Amino acid sequence: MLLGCIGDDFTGSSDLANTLAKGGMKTVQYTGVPNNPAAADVEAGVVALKSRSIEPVDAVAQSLAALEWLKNQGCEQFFFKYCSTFDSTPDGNIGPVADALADALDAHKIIVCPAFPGTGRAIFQGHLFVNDTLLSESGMEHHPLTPMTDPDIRRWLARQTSQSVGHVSTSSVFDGAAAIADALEREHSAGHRYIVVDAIRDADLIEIGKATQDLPLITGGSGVALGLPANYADRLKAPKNGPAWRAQDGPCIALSGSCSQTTRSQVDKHKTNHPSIEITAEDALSGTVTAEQLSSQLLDAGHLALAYSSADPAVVARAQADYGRENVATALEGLFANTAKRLVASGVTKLLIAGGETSGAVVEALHPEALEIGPEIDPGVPALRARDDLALVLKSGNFGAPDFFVKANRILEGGS
Ligand SMILES: Nc1ncnc2c1ncn2[C@@H]1O[C@H](COP(=O)(O)OP(=O)(O)OP(=O)(O)O)[C@@H](O)[C@H]1O
Ligand SMILES: O=C(O)[C@@H](O)C(=O)CO
Repeated sequence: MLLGCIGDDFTGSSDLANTLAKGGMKTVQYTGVPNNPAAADVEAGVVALKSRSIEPVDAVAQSLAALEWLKNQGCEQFFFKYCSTFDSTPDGNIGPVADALADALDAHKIIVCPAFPGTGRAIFQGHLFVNDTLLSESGMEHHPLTPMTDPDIRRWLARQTSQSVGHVSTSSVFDGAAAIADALEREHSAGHRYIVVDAIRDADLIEIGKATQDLPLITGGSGVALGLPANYADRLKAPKNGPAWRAQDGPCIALSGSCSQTTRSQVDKHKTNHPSIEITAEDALSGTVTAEQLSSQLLDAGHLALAYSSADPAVVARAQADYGRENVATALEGLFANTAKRLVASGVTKLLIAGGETSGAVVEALHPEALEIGPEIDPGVPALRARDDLALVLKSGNFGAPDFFVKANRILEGGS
């Protein structure tokens, strides 16, 4: 294995794996830290953790265990992948995990770059934009677990680490890899261990990839991975187009715990012509709806039925105020995870999951050791094969076309 990646959630990890696979690296996504060595032909390994919203000390421990496993697979460079909207709180977990990885790798010049222009995330003057709005006005300020209320990534990261945070602006980035490398060195010499790097176009990310090829640790969104496969070009053995996707037939069910604006629109659209079941926080907490009931209702409802708890920010805020954020998340994620297990046991062969935390809970419950990366459904969302008879799609909250669920099923079935 050449490149070792640690993703702080499952959808984000499949987003990263998608980018690396498209770049020509034989890439596998692992569910947590594997117990066994990787297959010999894997060139990039992505260890998916559910560490974005857990206690910082646990996120650090899991990330260090992932790093250890990746080191044992022979990786030469390591990538800590977080969300392109920098999802974190003032306590973490990006800062604490990056600090621990940096210390373990003795890394002292570390880029911080969540940009993903393909989905509208750009960093300019150290500030993160989602399309034409600042992060803190993009809807992310209402995120149920990691409300992003400050668009200045330098300032937000500085709250999570005692290390100094510097910046490389577009004036260097636009001048290409050599200028970026010089600017990184200047910031490093000025005493900054972390360096937020502006990027507004894919071309910027390609140059950033070249400029960072000798750094032991890179941190960022999946966008940065656009530039990494080229650094290994002469050593890659994987066929450029990767193995063909084996079309998956059989029943498909969608589960959505994502409350993002994008997912809510996708849910609303899907509801107009497919069977749909809404789950409230109260349903999950009180046990009024159990996994047994929900799975049989979904199976009765049939192909492309959807169960969702996706709700607008006011509803989420009320549930969290009434019952506690953790309690609600645990109850809903547990309900979706147990429902998914029952669905698969009953013969469902395609599961579409919306939301990173929700996907993490479901995939941990299904526990496939490794996920093979298939074709891209929408930017940042690949088809995944968990088993011979089970295909998954893990959709990040903010990603996907308006008809995402229908489109995902079509692509899993071998369509376009
Ligand atoms: N109706 C609801 N009320 C309160 N909390 C909810 C509700 N529905 C979902 N949640 C919780 O909100 C969180 C949503 O996080 P999740 O990561 O699944 O989606 P997301 O943040 O939109 O996706 P991503 O992280 O990929 O951007 C989960 O913990 C989920 O259980
Ligand atoms: O970077 C993103 O936006 C996604 O890969 C993600 O991490 C969402 O959970």
